[in-house]
Amino acid sequence: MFILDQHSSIACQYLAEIRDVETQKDPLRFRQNLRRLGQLLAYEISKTLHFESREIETPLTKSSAKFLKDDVVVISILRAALPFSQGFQDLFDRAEFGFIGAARLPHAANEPVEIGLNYLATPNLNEKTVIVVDPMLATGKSIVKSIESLFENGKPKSLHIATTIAAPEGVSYVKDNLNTAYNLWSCALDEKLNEKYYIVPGLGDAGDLAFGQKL
Ligand SMILES: O=P(O)(O)OC[C@H]1O[C@H](OP(=O)(O)OP(=O)(O)O)[C@H](O)[C@@H]1O
Ligand SMILES: O=c1cc[nH]c(=O)[nH]1
Ligand SMILES: [Mg+2]
Repeated sequence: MFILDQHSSIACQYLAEIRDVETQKDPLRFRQNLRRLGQLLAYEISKTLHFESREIETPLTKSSAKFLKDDVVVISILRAALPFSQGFQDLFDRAEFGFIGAARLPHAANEPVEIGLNYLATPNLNEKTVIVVDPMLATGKSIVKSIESLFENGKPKSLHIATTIAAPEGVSYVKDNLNTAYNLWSCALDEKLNEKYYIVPGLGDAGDLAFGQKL
C-alpha cells in the first residue's frame, strides 16, 4: 500500500484543509483540494505505468520522446469521487472513464453496512489499466462491491484503487474480500472507524461536503 502523506509535502496542507471544520465551510476549496490530491496521486501511479519511445520533431531537430503506452480507464464511484477523480482526468487526459453509483444504505449504529448499486457506465475493461477512484475507504464494502460489478465487464490488465483517506478496517476488508490482484493508493491512512463506520479522524461525509446533504 502506498501512502502519499508519509513525508512533508504540500499534500499535507490539502489534507489538513479537507479535514478542518472551518475550511470545510468553503465547498469550492474542499472540491479543489480533493482535485489537487487526485492529481498528486495520479502522478504517483503514473510512475508505475509503461511508456514507449516515439520520434517527435521539435522546432530544432528530431528527437526520441516517451509516451504513455497503457490504456488507462478511470472509474469514479458516485458521487463523492467526482472532485477527486477530476484530478485523475487532469493527468490521464487521454484515458477512458466510467462511473458507478454506490451508496451505503440507511443503517443503525453498529449494524452492518449494506451497499446499494444503482448505476454503471463503463467502457470495455479487457487488458486495460483500471484505476478505481473513491475518496473514502471506510468499511471497504463500496469499493469491493463496485469492483465485483465492474469485473463482469471485462478482465483488466491491472487494477489500482485510489482513495484520499483509508481506515485500517477497510484496507483489511479489501485484502480479505477482493478476489483479484490490486495496488492500493491512499493520501492518508487514518486510525479507525467509529460506531457509524465513519473514519476517525477522517473528515465527515465527503459527498455531503462536496455537494450538499442528500435527501
Ligand atoms: O467503505 P465504505 O464503508 O463503503 O464507505 C465509503 C463510501 O461512503 C461514501 O459514499 P456514500 O455512501 O456516502 O455516498 P455519496 O458518495 O453519495 O456521498 C464514500 O464516497 C464511499 O463510496
Ligand atoms: O468517513 C466516512 C465514511 C464513509 N463515507 C464518508 O464520506 N466518510
Ligand atoms: Mg456520502
